[in-house]
Amino acid sequence: EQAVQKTKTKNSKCIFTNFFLLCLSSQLLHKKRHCVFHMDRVTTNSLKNQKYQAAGSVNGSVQVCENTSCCVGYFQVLNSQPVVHFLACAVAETSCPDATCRTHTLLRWNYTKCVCNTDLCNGNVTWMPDSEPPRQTHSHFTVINVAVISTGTLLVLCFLIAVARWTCVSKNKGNQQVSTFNSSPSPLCSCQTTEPSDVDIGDIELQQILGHGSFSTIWQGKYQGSTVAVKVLPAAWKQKFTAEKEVYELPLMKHAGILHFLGTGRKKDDGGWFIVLQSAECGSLCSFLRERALNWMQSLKMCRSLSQGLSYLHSDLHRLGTDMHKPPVAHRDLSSSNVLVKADGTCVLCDFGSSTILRSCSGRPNDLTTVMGQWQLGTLCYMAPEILEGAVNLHSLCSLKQGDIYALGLLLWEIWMRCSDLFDGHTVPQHRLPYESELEGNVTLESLIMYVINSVRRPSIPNHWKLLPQGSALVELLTDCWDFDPDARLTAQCVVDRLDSLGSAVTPLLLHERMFK
Ligand SMILES: Nc1ncnc2c1ncn2[C@@H]1O[C@H](COP(=O)(O)OP(=O)(O)OP(=O)(O)O)[C@@H](O)[C@H]1O
Repeated sequence: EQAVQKTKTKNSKCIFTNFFLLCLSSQLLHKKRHCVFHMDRVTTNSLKNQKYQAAGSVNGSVQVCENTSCCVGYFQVLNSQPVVHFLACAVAETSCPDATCRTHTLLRWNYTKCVCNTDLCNGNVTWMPDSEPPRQTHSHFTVINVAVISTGTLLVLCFLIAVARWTCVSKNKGNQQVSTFNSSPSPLCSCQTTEPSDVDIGDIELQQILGHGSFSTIWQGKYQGSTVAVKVLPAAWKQKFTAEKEVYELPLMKHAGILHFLGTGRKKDDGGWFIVLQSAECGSLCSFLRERALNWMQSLKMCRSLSQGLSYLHSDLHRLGTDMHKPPVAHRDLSSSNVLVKADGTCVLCDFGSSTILRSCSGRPNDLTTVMGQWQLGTLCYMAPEILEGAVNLHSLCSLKQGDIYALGLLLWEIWMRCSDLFDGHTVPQHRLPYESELEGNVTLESLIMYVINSVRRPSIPNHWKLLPQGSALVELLTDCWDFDPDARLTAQCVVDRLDSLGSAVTPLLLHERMFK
């Protein structure tokens, strides 16, 4: 009888404890996230401060988050110690699976970033540099940190984290893996390449120069009866050549939005390297837009093909029934000079010399290959804010893809700024590169940091666009691509979907009626 009584008491205690934990957890579920709020002297005077202030109400050094359950911390590592740059709530919904603010990756200029999902967790950073044994360092906010949280609450938080891990579907999930053809159950090795396609320069008839890049000369040539483009690099640029060849030779790289690759070779006379490519009849997007304006349908065709090409490049594909695998690739140097226009008016991506491939083989699941090394690359005016300020994680393909989306937003803006239907009745402005007008031609790293980061400004969108049918959707698409917060940006596939829904709704007639009657 005593034993039965004991068990009963135990059970009722257990039920009570479970009930208590459940009540507490449901209370916590509705409680808003509290984060440490702090801006250093530099950030206080910038508009970044305003942006993070808007993420929730600030009371002293604590911020109550309005939109997210994530806290962020930016630190500069000085003498192996993280020094606070700023601490706040995350601006937009992001993924923050960790309960504590841990970071191990040093970004440019010794900055590092962490995100976490418990109250005041960003006040206490765990800095574990890759090369050093893990150790814990504390910022001066430790005092106001989780010391007040009881053991019971911690248990509930653990429970919540587990629940969050299972249920959280972040906006950026589409960034991770897109398997168009179907994925096989076990990850395939993505170190495969297609058959090497060596070409003898003697088989190509070089005809005329099509263009010059920073590293190469592009020739028009005849090869096996077809007109081709031949990209010739000096012998010293072997690394750049190998980087580009490696991307083109990945399996399943054939796509309408990616320049077709025909082969590579080495010149006998001066040891130079060459890549044989499909010829894009209308040249670069930059020169194309400089020379002509477009109607709405032409501009939409360009935007669609461009976004589809990028979505394909970013995707992770396994071809059903084969062991062919195309790993995700981040372009990292998108610009209107690195997008070409074909005779049918569609765009193709080219120049993969700065790209990063996410390899998954030989027991190293997430090995990023950037043949040109782990440094910041790209064309200045297309660099995302986090790249400009050196706060991008070069070891995260997701971060690199987000940089591509920022540049994609600028490219869409560049195309639409040459769309006559969007300026019906007015002269279409001349072609301008992003920020060229705003910075009056003085596009330098310093001026871009001031404009893009400190003033949080973007290329000017004509006011009347918002009044057009679908105009708000068009403006929203641009702003969602070049959002200051990388995690809040769209995925390339999402850009394609949004463009599809814009469709042909913006017709010249409708535009004219709406704008000028
Ligand atoms: N297949 C092609 N068909 C037509 N024109 C091309 C082709 N490939 C390149 N071009 C022209 O040559 C220019 C330079 O090409 P590309 O960007 O590949 O060279 P690069 O040396 O890598 O240049 P950078 O790194 O400075 O962008 C392009 O902007 C374009 O005008």
